[in-house]
Amino acid sequence: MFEIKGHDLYVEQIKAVDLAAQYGTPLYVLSESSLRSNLSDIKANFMDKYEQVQAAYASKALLTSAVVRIVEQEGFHLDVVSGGELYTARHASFPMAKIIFHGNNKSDEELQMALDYGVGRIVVDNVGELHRLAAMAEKAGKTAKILFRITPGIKAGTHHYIATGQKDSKFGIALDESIIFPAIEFAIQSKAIDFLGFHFHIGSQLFTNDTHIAATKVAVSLIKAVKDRYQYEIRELNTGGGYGIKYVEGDTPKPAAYFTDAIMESLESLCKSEGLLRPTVFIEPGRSIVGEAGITLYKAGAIKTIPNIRTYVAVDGGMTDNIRPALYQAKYEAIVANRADAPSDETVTLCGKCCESGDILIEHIPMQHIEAGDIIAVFSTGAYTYAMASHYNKHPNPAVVLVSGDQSYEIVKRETYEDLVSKDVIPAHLKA
Ligand SMILES: Cc1ncc(COP(=O)(O)O)c(C=O)c1O
Ligand SMILES: N[C@@H](CCCC[NH3+])C(=O)O
Repeated sequence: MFEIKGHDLYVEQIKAVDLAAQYGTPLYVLSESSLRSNLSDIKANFMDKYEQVQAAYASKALLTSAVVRIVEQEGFHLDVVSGGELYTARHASFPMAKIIFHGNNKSDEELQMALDYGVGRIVVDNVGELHRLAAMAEKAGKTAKILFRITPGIKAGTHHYIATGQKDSKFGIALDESIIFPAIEFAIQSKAIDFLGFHFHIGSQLFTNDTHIAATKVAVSLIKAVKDRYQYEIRELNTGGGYGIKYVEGDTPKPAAYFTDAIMESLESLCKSEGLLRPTVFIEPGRSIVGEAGITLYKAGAIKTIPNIRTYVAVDGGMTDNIRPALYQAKYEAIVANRADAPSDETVTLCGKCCESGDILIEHIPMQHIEAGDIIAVFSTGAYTYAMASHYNKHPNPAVVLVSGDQSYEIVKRETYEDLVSKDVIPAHLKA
């Protein structure tokens, strides 16, 4: 859905430079057909392939009301992780029964919101939350459907900031007997709780399925222990997301089925050998659904050559619209969208315009010759960019544009300077 034709990079049927001219830069651009094809791939190779399975989209990767509509049309559940994400989902008329509500520190207000909205599943992250939720549900005369997020004690091979399955993690309930079993017992006995099962998410941007398989094994042992101790059948197992994507040459992403087939195969054989009913299986990828469906367009500005050292090309965005290089040393690829067919024979460092030396988007990248005013396209920026944007240095957030064939739609408007001060209040004694 991103193609070079002639001198130009196209997003579906529209030239990237035309999008930049129409909507301004920096600009997040999302290809609708690419997004839908990632969703359809999971539908065909997981949802339609196996019985009793469901897929959710992890909305933290990229959440806008239009994206919610697409995800719903494609038959997915939605993972939300805060009151704000939940509110956005409801604002876009997403069915609340298909919401999976996460969060390692849900407030009473957020739990109440989930109960009032009637969300389908609450993934309880700690024992305190379990007790608070049970009391609130009882008071409201409701039954909360829950899963426990467990920490399986599996270390995923990824940047340590996005590894979540190891024992020392802020996420999930530890599997120590003295912690997990009293919680399970409470959940089984509580009238206000319908205890469905377990959830794990071991980490993000993974290229191998071994840690998903290992975590599945841990989950099955727990399911077996619950059956043996309490004669209670676990009905659901949510195996999280984490499927890696291609950011740069050398990344080796696998299709979703590489992960889901392995999970299903190991789960089915383990359940069989343990004499357990196979629970309904959920997955909840985020990055692999939207990551490669998005690019960011910037305009090149200041170009500074330091002889014998390097050339900096500054673009009109940076760490405010993509924090990932600064936060995780994430790598990206880019081209000059209006000279896309030219040879990449100049090595530059693409930097942003924030007042930080660490505001580097891509270091030492071979690119086409760049002049001020050129449009630079950075690839694979659909996930965790707009979602993690900030206003540092009072840069307004860019617009998000959805491209469908030869049509484009501004699905999130560009922020204005007025937006930036719209929440400021000047107390009377400070007024001029
Ligand atoms: C609970 C949970 N589910 C799903 C995801 C989605 O992960 P990814 O975008 O790597 O698929 C995350 C984020 O890492 C998560 O914390
Ligand atoms: N924000 C992270 C991934 C999300 C981790 C959530 N548990 C990234 O950009 O890679």
